[in-house]
Parts: sequence; structure tokens; C-alpha cells
Amino acid sequence: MKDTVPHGTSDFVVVANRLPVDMETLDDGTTRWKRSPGGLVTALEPILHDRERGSWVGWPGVPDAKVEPIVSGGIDLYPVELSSDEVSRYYEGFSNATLWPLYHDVLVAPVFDRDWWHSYLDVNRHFAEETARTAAEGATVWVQDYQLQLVPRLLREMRPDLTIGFFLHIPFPPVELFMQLPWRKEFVEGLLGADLIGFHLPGGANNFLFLARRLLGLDTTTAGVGVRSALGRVTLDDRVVRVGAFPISVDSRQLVEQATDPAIVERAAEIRRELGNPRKILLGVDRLDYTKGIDLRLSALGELLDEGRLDPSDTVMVQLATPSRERVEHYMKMRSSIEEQVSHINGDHGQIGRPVVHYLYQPVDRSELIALFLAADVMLVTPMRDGMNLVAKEYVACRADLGGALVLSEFAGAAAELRGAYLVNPHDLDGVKNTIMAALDPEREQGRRRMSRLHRQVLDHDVHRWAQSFLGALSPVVD
Ligand SMILES: Nc1nc2c(ncn2[C@@H]2O[C@H](COP(=O)(O)OP(=O)(O)O)[C@@H](O)[C@H]2O)c(=O)[nH]1
Ligand SMILES: O=P(O)(O)OC[C@H]1O[C@H](O[C@H]2O[C@H](CO)[C@@H](O)[C@H](O)[C@H]2O)[C@H](O)[C@@H](O)[C@@H]1O
Repeated sequence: MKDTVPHGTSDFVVVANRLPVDMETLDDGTTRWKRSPGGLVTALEPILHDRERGSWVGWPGVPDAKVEPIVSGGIDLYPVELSSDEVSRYYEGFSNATLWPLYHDVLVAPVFDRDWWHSYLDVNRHFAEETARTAAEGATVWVQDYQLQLVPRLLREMRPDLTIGFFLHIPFPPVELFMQLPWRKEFVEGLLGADLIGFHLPGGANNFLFLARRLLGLDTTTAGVGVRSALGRVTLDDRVVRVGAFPISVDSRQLVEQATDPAIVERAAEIRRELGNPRKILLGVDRLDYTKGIDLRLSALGELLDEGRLDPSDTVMVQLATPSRERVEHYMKMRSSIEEQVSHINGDHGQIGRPVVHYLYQPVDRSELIALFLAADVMLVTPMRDGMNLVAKEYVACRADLGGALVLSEFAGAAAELRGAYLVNPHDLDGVKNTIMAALDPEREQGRRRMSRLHRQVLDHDVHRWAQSFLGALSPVVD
């Protein structure tokens, strides 16, 4: 973290709720920066690194942080200050207790609170203002995700010279659910401030086009949107907004490089030894979020052990749970119930020095994570609903050795592309159990063929292709 940067000179600006780094205050009162959680940051960081100069407008992750613009990892970071009241109402409230559950199939009931809505509106305006100050004349601005859906329109009003893209990282809900939102028109109008609106999957793009017709009576294309093709169009009085599907991905080549590094390969072997040399290692890696199906996979494991279909003396599960949104009620409840499940399984089936489930409620280093991917015989990715799920793609990118198996929920966006995975319906516990058993002991050549297909898919469709396809569609002159 060094040098300050001047405002108003950036030709390419990413705007996201979070900066790629979070500010952390240590016990002695000093501050340091650490990597922010989540897949949005994982995906966008390499894209900005690739560019000669890029800027990122976002929140530094803690309330009331007065921070000057800084340069980190070659990216100019422009912090947006949020008060503790805004963190509580805009971030924890409207973003994560209204929009997040509404857009994730109403897995828990969304709260519709008018004060939160006003805070969301205010904060979206702050972000638009900071971006308007940062962007150079005629710049390209790429707004990210559900926390900032009003920014495209607000920004266009302030700076009509900009080219504005918007990408939604979470599912766009079915029309029947979206219609619950008391401010539904404002959201569709907010997004239509962009020149191009991107979703992970064609289904989200088609839902949005339907809403633009039905809610706002706009003229739109009606043919189905394709993957990176056949963009939809919404015709406004003075311009046309394009709508498309651009499945996000990972920096596959970099992951292969890391996963074939002898030190990481050795660490993977060491992890297996540290776990007591079990015959099979199962792995889960998630933010601790009720959408991720961590409880479901623990139920499946518990029942398989209870029924004697898995032997606790030769099977181990590692579950990494990154702390997330810890002050939001459903996240607190989920943490308690998952920790109870882990205790039950270990209480019933563990032995001294040999728990069945190794559970960490803390992030681990990237290299340790990759070593865990290499050590895992079966990766469990079982969300009830997920925009994409980069963990699934990271696992198969790392398995250049063609070992391992991926159990993947049909309700993760990644399932649309990773057809060679062991796909499961997370609402069907017996189906999940049977599929885990099949993934644990595939016929060797068949297992390698599956992994080879998955690995190739992710190598061919990496995060650079994602960014190129979105930015290419945003403007033929933006690379
Ligand atoms: N370094 C590190 N990264 C993690 C850890 N847990 C999750 N991640 C990363 O966080 C990202 C999660 O993205 P994704 O699966 O799309 O889900 P999201 O959390 O909903 O964005 C992936 O890039 C993971 O590798 C951890 O313990 N350490
Ligand atoms: O910023 P947080 O509230 O701590 O949450 C972390 C991120 O979670 C979500 O990630 C999503 O984006 C991934 C990449 O496109 C995708 O694979 C995943 O399915 C989504 O859940 C959220 O959308 C981000 O805004 C958060 O930063």
C-alpha cells in the first residue's frame, strides 16, 4: 500500500461493494490490509492486474474508515466510506437480508424494510458520486453486483459520457419472486442505466428482459439469450441496452501452475499424513452462508456413517468455512447449527486424535487451499442456490493430475458448464448420499475421463475469456 493517486484520470473503473482488500485494525490500534472474501474479488483481481492501469471503487470492509486513495498490487483503489449505520442498513440489511435471500430462491424470508431501502439508495448515490469523480472523460465503468443495482442509472445522470457495464454475480430470480420487491421498478430502471447488463446464465438475462417488458412496458427482444451470444436488447427513447449471459470463471492457468508446484504437491501429501492417512478425504470450502448447503453435506455424511456405509476409521472430511456477514441473523443461526452438526458427527464417530470432520472457521492461505484441493478425493459443492461457485471451478482447474471427483449441486451456476461432475439435487438427501458413495469409488479410467473433461472445460473458459467476452460486447473499442 503506497502512493496516493489523483482523481478523474481513470479510463477503466471497476465499482464493487468491496475493495479487493479489507482494512483490519489490530489490537495495538495499527491497521493492515488483508484480501477480501468471496469469488467476486477472486475473479476481478487478475483482470485488473492484466491492464496497464485500472481503478477500483469500493468499501474498505470496516465502518467509518477514512482512507485516502491508495495503490495496491498495481490497482488504484478509491475507498468509499460507509458509516456504521450504513453498514448495518445498506450492507447487512438491504443487501444481505433483503436482496440476497430474495435472489437466492427465498431460502430464508427476505425482510422488506423502508429505512434499509433509503440507506441502499443513499449509498448507491455515494458510489455513483465517487465513480463520477474517478472516471476520466469517456471512460469505461464496470459496476458489479446486487449491492449496486441503482448505480448505473445514477451514474449515467451524472456522467452521460461514460460507457457503463453492469454484471450480476448472484442469480437473477424468477419473475414471481422478483415481483415481491416493493421497489422492483426502481431496480429495473437502475440497471437500465447501463449499456450492457450481464448475468451468469441465459435464464437470468431472459428473466430481466421479461421484467423490462412487463413492469416498464418497454420494447425488448423476445428470442432467448445465448451464452456469450445472441444478446437481448431493450429499446429506450434515446439508446439501446444490451443484455447477455457471461458465465464467470477462474484464472485456470495460474491455478495449474500453483497446483503443479512441487512444494504444494508435497504439502498435499503432508496434509494426508496429518489427517492420519485416511483412504478417502472429502472437502468442503465455502463462505459460511446458508445458501451453500454445508448443513446438507454434513447430514449426508452423518447418515452414511450412521448406516455403516462409510467407515469412520478410513474417511475424513475437511470443511473450511470462511466467516461471512457475521452480524446478520441467519448467518449466526447457521453457524451454530453447523457447529452442532460437526460436534454430533465427531461425538458419535470420532476417536481420540481422529475426528471425522476437521472444521475450520477461518480463512486459510491460498497455497494451503490449493494443497487441500490436491489432497481431496471428493470435493463437495452442494449449494441450494449459487450464482456460479468458483470453488467448483478452482478444484477442477487444480486437478491437472486428473485425480479427484467433484460432487456438484444442479443449483449452482457452475453446473451449466461442468456437466462431467457428479450432479446432485440438494433437496434429495438420499440422492446426495448415493452420489457421494459413487464419487468416492469410481472405476479409475472413468474417474479420470470425467476429470479430464471438467479440467479442459475450465482451461478453455477461464476468467480472462469471461472478461474479454463481457468487455468486447460492452464496446468494440474496449479490449
Ligand atoms: N485463500 C482462501 N480463499 C478462500 C477460502 N475460502 C474460500 N475462498 C475463496 O473464495 C472464493 C469463493 O467464491 P465462490 O465459490 O464463487 O463463492 P462466494 O463466496 O459466494 O463468492 C473462491 O475463490 C475461494 O477459493 C479460504 O479459506 N482461503
Ligand atoms: O462481500 P461479502 O458480503 O463478504 O460476500 C462475498 C461475495 O459473495 C458473493 O459472491 C458471488 O460471486 C461469485 C463470483 O461471481 C459467484 O461465483 C458466487 O456464486 C456469488 O455468490 C457476492 O455476490 C459478492 O458480491 C461478494 O463480494
